[in-house]
Amino acid sequence: MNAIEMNKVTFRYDNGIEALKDITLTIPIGVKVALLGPNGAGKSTLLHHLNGLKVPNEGTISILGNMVTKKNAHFIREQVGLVFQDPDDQVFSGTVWDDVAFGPRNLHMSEEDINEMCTVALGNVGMLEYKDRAPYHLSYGQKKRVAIAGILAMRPDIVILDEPMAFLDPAGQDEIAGLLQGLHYMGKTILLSTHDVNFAASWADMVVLLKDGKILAVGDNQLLADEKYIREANLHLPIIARTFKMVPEFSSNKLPINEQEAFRLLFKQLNEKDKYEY
Ligand SMILES: Nc1ncnc2c1ncn2[C@@H]1O[C@H](COP(=O)(O)OP(=O)(O)OP(=O)(O)O)[C@@H](O)[C@H]1O
Repeated sequence: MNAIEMNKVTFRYDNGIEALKDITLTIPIGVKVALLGPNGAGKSTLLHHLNGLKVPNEGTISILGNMVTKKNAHFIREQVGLVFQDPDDQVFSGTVWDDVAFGPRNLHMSEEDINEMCTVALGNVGMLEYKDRAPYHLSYGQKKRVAIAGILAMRPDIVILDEPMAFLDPAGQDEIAGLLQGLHYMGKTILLSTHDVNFAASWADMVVLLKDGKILAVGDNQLLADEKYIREANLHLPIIARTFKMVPEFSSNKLPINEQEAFRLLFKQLNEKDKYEY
């Protein structure tokens, strides 16, 4: 069984724009997936299909072995939590607490369970002390964290985030990255869209490149060092790959795409140099 299976999915908006064209994609359980592509590639449209918010015109989607249909939308939303790109589309209650409790209350959980889930979820995103505040008065980054807490409180197995780092300051981005790592250790499958190749290169196990509603390529994070695809997807190489490309000794090798890979490559190079000298 896989976390997500999309089979020949096509989706058209009412104005006739075909935003997804024949998408076939399999995402195994527990992986960290980054979806990248130019503006208008169809990333948000694709993510909105995964919790039944949008339904394909053609093709099928299954989540943890269950076909997504209008009838089982409730069940699918328990399995898949979707964090929208703009927290103002998601955070609307009078207090932070009520906002995070909204989902669990809809699932008719007991007050005791709701208390526990909201406390843990708000603690996870570092927002427990804001629980009585009005979301309206929070900063963008704080609202984003409340939106994530609202999803975590439902304890979904699959967490989908549409550009979770957008408009966050660097420290806020690091916090979200840490939170995502924590979710990964909890065994969740995570799929997010991003324009940040450096983050995707250091975080993702699996990279999906989308362009004009079609899948351009799927692979591990080393895909982000493939200049052909990078150019086609309007991206640029991760900064470490660009740096190593400038060094003649490394430029013809497989380029490292993150700090770990760079360290491994340098270490190997140093060892080989030692062998030669002694
Ligand atoms: N509500 C809508 N009605 C009609 N067309 C839409 C609608 N939302 C998106 N589109 C169109 O569908 C295509 C895919 O848009 P989508 O928002 O999914 O792209 P994206 O990859 O998420 O872009 P970005 O990186 O800018 O967020 C675009 O051509 C867009 O103009």
